[in-house]
Amino acid sequence: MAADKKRKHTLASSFKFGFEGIAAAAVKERNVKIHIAISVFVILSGFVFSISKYEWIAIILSIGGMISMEMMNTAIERTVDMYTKEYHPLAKQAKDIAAGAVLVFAISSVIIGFIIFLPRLLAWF
Ligand SMILES: Nc1ncnc2c1ncn2[C@@H]1O[C@H](COP(=O)(O)OP(=O)(O)OP(=O)(O)O)[C@@H](O)[C@H]1O
Repeated sequence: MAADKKRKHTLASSFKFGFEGIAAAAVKERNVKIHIAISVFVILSGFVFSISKYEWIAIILSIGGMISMEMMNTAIERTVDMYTKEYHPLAKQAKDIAAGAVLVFAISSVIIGFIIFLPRLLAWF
């Protein structure tokens, strides 16, 4: 029966699979690499401008959400590609909607970045 065949994994192995996923995305996905590079820059800027605790919370949520969103987009792309290499309108919708989700999060992250850093940058010059 299907339920009997279902494999059980320990919590430790589930974490291991998760870390393997992070490593695969960080090594293979250009967009994830770009997000990691931008995140390092934003974190350094946070220290340079001594941002507040609540601003750090907004930045951490934005960075974590952005990288997670990009990884989900990659997972959807991989799943669609595994299912079909042929043109299919639903494959296009799946990929475009996933890409749109990344874009929505990216726009809100950029707005958060502007709210936090723009006044400080303006005060600097
Ligand atoms: N099987 C398919 N059927 C229909 N349209 C597709 C299919 N595969 C891809 N597309 C269209 O082509 C676009 C680009 O697809 P692709 O798989 O190269 O993703 P991408 O967004 O360029 O990926 P990456 O994030 O790796 O740059 C998709 O957003 C989608 O509109």
